[in-house]
Amino acid sequence: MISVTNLTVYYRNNIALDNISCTIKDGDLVAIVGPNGAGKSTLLKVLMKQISPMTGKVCLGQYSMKNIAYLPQSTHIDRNFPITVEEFISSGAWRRSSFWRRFTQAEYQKISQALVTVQLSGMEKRQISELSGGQFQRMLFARMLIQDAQILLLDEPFAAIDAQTTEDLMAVIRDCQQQGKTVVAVMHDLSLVARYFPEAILVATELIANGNTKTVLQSHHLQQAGYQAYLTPCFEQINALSTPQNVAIKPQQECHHE
Ligand SMILES: Nc1ncnc2c1ncn2[C@@H]1O[C@H](COP(=O)(O)OP(=O)(O)OP(=O)(O)O)[C@@H](O)[C@H]1O
Repeated sequence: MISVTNLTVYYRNNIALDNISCTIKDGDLVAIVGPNGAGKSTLLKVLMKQISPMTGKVCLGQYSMKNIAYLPQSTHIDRNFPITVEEFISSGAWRRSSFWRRFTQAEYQKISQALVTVQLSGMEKRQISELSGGQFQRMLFARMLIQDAQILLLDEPFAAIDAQTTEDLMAVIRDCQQQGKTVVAVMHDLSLVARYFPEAILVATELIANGNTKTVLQSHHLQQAGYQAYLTPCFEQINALSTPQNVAIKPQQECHHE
């Protein structure tokens, strides 16, 4: 279990997270939600120890940092860097290999399998600068997959990508959870959260609510977090919009809230 206790984070004089406490059980699929500037990415960065809190602590339970894989926001990566898709994905295996050691056949097989999973087979020799936005995101997922990590932290994995890529990559996430991995994703699209994430953490510098998504996404919580009611439907409205007759998804892919 990941436990976050009394976490407070400042950037110089500005508070980003104020006394946050929550827990994430092993094997959970959790969305971190909240309006712009709420501290979602900061929380993720503290979980992966990229940022040190002013007070409070994070405990990874039975796991350590080497069990964490991180999928950054794609806008934080230089897409013009001269590197092939295969080379980029192989950087996910750096803990098992090193820059000067040749990759084993098993590593190449892992990369090849990851490319199949994200539907990028045949693109291994392409330069990353030649990929579309959706293909680039699929490649980031492939790099995350070959890390073989038990905890996956994803920062806005579906920002600015098309519906088909979102559905495909959401299926990859759900497969990871079914393999027993813990998945924590910063999400903006609350309808995706309602459909696919059984657990959620709602932050607005402070913790507003966490636990079962149906409870977390109640309208009074969303308003307390600073969402405009007319722009943000609550869980019941989202769920009504997401019934199979209105949305082209397979019913068995949805998560069923208690
Ligand atoms: N490197 C930084 N230096 C100073 N302030 C920062 C830094 N990074 C984030 N902040 C501030 O901390 C607060 C939380 O930022 P964070 O990126 O965690 O929010 P977020 O919820 O992920 O936002 P968004 O949804 O807009 O991406 C914001 O007010 C932001 O301006």
